[in-house]
Amino acid sequence: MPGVKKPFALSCGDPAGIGPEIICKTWRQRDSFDCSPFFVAGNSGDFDGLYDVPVIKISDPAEAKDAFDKALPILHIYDGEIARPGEPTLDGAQCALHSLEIASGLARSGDAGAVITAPVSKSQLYKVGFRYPGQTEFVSERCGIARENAVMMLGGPSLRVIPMTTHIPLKDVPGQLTHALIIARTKSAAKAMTRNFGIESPRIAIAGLNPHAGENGNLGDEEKLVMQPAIDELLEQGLDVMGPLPADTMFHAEARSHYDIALCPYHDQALIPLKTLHFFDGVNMTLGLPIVRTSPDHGTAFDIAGKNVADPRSMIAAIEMAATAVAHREIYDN
Ligand SMILES: NC(=O)C1=CN([C@@H]2O[C@H](COP(=O)(O)OP(=O)(O)OC[C@H]3O[C@@H](n4cnc5c(N)ncnc54)[C@H](O)[C@@H]3O)[C@@H](O)[C@H]2O)C=CC1
Ligand SMILES: NCC(=O)COP(=O)(O)O
Repeated sequence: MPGVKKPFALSCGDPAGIGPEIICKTWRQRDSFDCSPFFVAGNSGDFDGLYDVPVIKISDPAEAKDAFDKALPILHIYDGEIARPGEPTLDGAQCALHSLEIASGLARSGDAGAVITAPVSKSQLYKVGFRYPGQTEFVSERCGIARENAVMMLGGPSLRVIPMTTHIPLKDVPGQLTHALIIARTKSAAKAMTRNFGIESPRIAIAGLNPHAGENGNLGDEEKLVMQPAIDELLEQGLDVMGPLPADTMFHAEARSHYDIALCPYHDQALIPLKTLHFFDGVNMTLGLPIVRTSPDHGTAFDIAGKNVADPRSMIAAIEMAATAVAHREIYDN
């Protein structure tokens, strides 16, 4: 129904990880930030009595809003064993996968305003038949978007990055860094900056692949042969793009003030600066989807699960970023 804001659906992530803990802590802190009401799709047993947070079982997402002030609403979608923190099991991985399916489905159907995915263990998911590099590709396929058009963006208050290639071996990166990929990722980034964040003319920086962006072809020639022609084409199309820039000198504070988002040829080039700056408040957002999907930028942290030391700020930031995107899309998409 237009004008009625829907609650956000949170998947529980691997229940033996810190997902349940950061979700409970986020609910407890709901009055300390502009918190959109949310519910969790999961096994209510994984949340019952956790950190003294009251839970309430709901049978429909529409019940979440009224319940949210009083208790953490749980859409109980999995009857399995109760997870033991730090001890991942196949049953827990099934629960995580089922939760991801239901929560993203509710965002697709419009019953939830966005999906926020708690961390999963990719290796655990692979053991129960998950055949995607990550949640990004799973959600995009469920949305009918080809995985090559789903774009992983990570962002925090002082930096946004896109790894142009994601979960692939480093040796495969040069082969996959094509003219078409650079054009597609940059255009997705430009559109997403406007659609999700209201930045009308986004400034985009592109990192080179090789040390010193190839040092004029002496340290690798992908910049000259592949990257520069793509960047020239993007400039001709009117995009505000700069690069290929040496990756080692483009992430200090003054350099970051010249762009709104940085695109990098491979995963760690983008995620190392992002997680250095924003490990505890960074967000992973999938661009190019009809729904809003965000996630904390950290993983399952099995090593600290159950010890009451997990920091919920990244989950809180994921909910805030989803709300920002929902609000901007109401303007941009209508
Ligand atoms: N969004 C997602 O679903 C993501 C999932 N992963 C998955 O997580 C699993 C573990 O990956 P790791 O590389 O060990 O990364 P990790 O982020 O789980 O842990 C790295 C270190 O940071 C600490 N840490 C992480 N989040 C924290 C928090 N909120 N508060 C306090 N300390 C925190 C952990 O205790 C650990 O020492 C892998 O299976 C990986 O696939 C990794 C990144 C994102
Ligand atoms: N390194 C980021 C990450 O692993 C998150 O991937 P995804 O599961 O959100 O696709």
